Amino acid sequence: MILEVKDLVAGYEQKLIRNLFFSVPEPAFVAIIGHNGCGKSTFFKTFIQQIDYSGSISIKGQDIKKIPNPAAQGILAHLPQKNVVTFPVKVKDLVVMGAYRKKSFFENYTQEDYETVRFLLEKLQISHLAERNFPDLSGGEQQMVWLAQLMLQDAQLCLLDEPTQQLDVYHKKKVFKLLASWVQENHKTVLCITHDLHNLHFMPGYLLNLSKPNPQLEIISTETVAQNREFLESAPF
Ligand SMILES: Nc1ncnc2c1ncn2[C@@H]1O[C@H](COP(=O)(O)OP(=O)(O)OP(=O)(O)O)[C@@H](O)[C@H]1O
Repeated sequence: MILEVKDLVAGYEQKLIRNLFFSVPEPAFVAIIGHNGCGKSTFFKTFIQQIDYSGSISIKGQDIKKIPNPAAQGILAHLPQKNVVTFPVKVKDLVVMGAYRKKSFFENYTQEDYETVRFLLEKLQISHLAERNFPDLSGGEQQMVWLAQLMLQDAQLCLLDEPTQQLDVYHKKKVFKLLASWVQENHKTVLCITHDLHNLHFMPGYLLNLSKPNPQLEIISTETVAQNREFLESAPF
């Protein structure tokens, strides 16, 4: 199993995640959906030990609590919803930082690292942004840059918190296609929080609706997406 979540309970005064069980048998795309405030980001916080929880989360059979620094080992990468940079930095220099885990403390990024950056920016069709000052970019452009950095991290399991939130319809669709190829060609597992249900139809993978009383992995199909959309369009409480 690439990912096993067993009897997970987490939240604040109110437990938002209650007795969650699911397993992902092989590298896959999993859309995490649900109403605002249902606990999607909170669920991700359990993976990065930002919140107490009971139960267990295992990646390839190893309890995540027992893996020292899973990000540095290339096991886990997390792209949060808000990621603010206030200092001036060129896009290519921000993206190359995704390679940090392969470096020792004083080691500089190499020509080869920058070649990989060039390749990824091309893949994401944002090569024209390489020399731009990152804080000057639009919200959507910044989101594309963070995705490039995340891809450079090359982790087995990627947690993306609404990566397409600020993107226009063209770029939303493109990012979902890219995530599908990331899973199929690079054999990565992607958990992606999203409200873009209309882009899920063509995604091979699963969805997990955390608004449901007993959330289960459901195979993505036109029917399951429609059923979940209907569920979410009704009042949350
Ligand atoms: N540190 C905290 N202390 C107390 N309550 C919190 C804390 N962080 C989040 N919450 C609450 O927990 C609930 C779930 O928050 P969470 O961010 O997980 O929602 P979400 O499903 O990701 O929502 P959205 O779709 O709006 O991003 C919200 O009601 C939020 O106000």
